[in-house]
Amino acid sequence: MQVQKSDSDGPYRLLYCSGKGNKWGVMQELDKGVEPNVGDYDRRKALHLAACEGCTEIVLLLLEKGADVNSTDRWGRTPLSDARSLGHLEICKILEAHGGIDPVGLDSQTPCYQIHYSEVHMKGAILIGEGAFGEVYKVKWRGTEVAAKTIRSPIASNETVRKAFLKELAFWQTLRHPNIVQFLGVLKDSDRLIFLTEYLQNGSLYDILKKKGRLDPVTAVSYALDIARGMNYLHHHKPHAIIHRDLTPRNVLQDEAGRLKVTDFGLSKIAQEKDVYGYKMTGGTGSYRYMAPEVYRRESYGKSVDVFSFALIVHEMFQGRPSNREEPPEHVADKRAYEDSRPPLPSYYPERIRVLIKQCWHRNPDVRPKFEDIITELESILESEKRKVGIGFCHNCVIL
Ligand SMILES: Nc1ncnc2c1ncn2[C@@H]1O[C@H](COP(=O)(O)OP(=O)(O)OP(=O)(O)O)[C@@H](O)[C@H]1O
Repeated sequence: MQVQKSDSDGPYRLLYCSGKGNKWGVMQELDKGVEPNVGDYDRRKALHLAACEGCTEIVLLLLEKGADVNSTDRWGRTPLSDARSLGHLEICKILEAHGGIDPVGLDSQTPCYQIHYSEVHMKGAILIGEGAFGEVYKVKWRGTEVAAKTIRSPIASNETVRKAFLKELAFWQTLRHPNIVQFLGVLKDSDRLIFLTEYLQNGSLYDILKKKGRLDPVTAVSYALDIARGMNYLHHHKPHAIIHRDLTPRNVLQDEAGRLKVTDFGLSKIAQEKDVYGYKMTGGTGSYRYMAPEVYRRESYGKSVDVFSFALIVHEMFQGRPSNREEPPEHVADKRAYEDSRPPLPSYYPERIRVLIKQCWHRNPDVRPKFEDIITELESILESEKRKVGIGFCHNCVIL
């Protein structure tokens, strides 16, 4: 079992506070002796996160405390690359004044970072999955394994849809968060539409649950926290919140460090426009199982549709498989929307998780909590579940 460190632990808190603009928290961590250049698994440092989120005060503080202005993340981006692509001009000036450079050199006029076809070894591509839009391959780009997502030609050859896709991808390109799958660029000189994202070798949460079944509470709550943090970032995106609309276990991937990352946000919106553009999605996406009642009823909806889907994912992690697996997904969504039916919550679910799930899948979208409140509650639940494991462990030791 892989138990993750929480953001309240050591260096992770410095990163978390830096991205949140929490100056007091950053000072507290630095005063404790946390090194300003510690990075997460993607080698993203506090300065990257502060530059990304436009936290000018934190950028100044970190530079003053010795943060490396040109530290690069796993994709070769410096804090200046991030500040530039997100249009934080004041921060760009500060970083440049400290000797900051931008090796990626993304042209802000180019909607999507273009990767030349010859840079990618498509011949050695290994098929890793297939979704509604097309196949996903593992390929090598500049010596790194990445995922190449291909968009089927009936979709990609439609100019209107292609533009809509590129617009969504350009949007995705601006996002940087440890719990969001990193977009890398679109392949240039390709008659198909192919884009690259980071490759997550452990596959999706769907694969994990299929293999392992029910997760122990500490792992399930750690995973839930990862998803909630990624979603909270999307919901707080400026100037417009990003609603995922298709949050499912298949759209949550795991990196080799065990961290979960959310992917494919926004793309489902294009898929829903199939009637307008005259193409048909292939295969069942399974999304009906996670669909909020108001979406199914075609009412107006907001961010809380993602909270509803989140509740079902958390439920599934404790149960080990989707509820009503035998029933067609559309029937399940129909019963949820018109009969207020919800999966059972047996007594082995920790009491506080049961309460949280019930709030999150509440029929009234306004009553569902926001991800920031969910994170606070999950952090506290995680601490208490860890304490329980600690006690259980000693008990077992005595038995042995
Ligand atoms: N970045 C990635 N790294 C590793 N595996 C991936 C990556 N992206 C996708 N996959 C794998 O490929 C499969 C297909 O992904 P894709 O996003 O195309 O469809 P999906 O999310 O499964 O379904 P849908 O398109 O209906 O939402 C995923 O289930 C996952 O196993």
